[in-house]
Amino acid sequence: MDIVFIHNLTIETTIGIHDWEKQTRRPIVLDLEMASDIARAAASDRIEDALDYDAVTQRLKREVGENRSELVETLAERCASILREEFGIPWVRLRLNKPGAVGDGVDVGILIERGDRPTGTANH
Ligand SMILES: Nc1nc2c(c(=O)[nH]1)N=C([C@H](O)[C@@H](O)CO)CN2
Repeated sequence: MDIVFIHNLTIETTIGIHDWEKQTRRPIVLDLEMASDIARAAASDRIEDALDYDAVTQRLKREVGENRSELVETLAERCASILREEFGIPWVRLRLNKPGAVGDGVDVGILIERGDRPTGTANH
């Protein structure tokens, strides 16, 4: 099993526990590793046989950009559920960074894995 990745996907959203955070938008940054057997796509050279990272990107931009949350945990779980339920991805590692949340230049957030990591998945 192979990995399709999307790194540094920056999306503006409304996220936070404080009232002032609920009045503004700020960027969050997603790093995704998604298990995908690329053999069929590599053999056919057809996007229909691939995990289309553009489709994943557009879907997450819509979900994150059009909704609000308080905790990074909530948003991370929602994104992981979309990947597994709508795109049929068996395993995903998702890092959600809320840059600057505790101070300039400091990264904070959450790293979750969902699903059963298939054996032989490329280390990443
Ligand atoms: N585990 C978490 N801790 C905190 C979160 C969060 O989403 N998960 N959020 C905040 C505030 O919104 C902070 O980001 C801004 O002051 C604090 N702790």
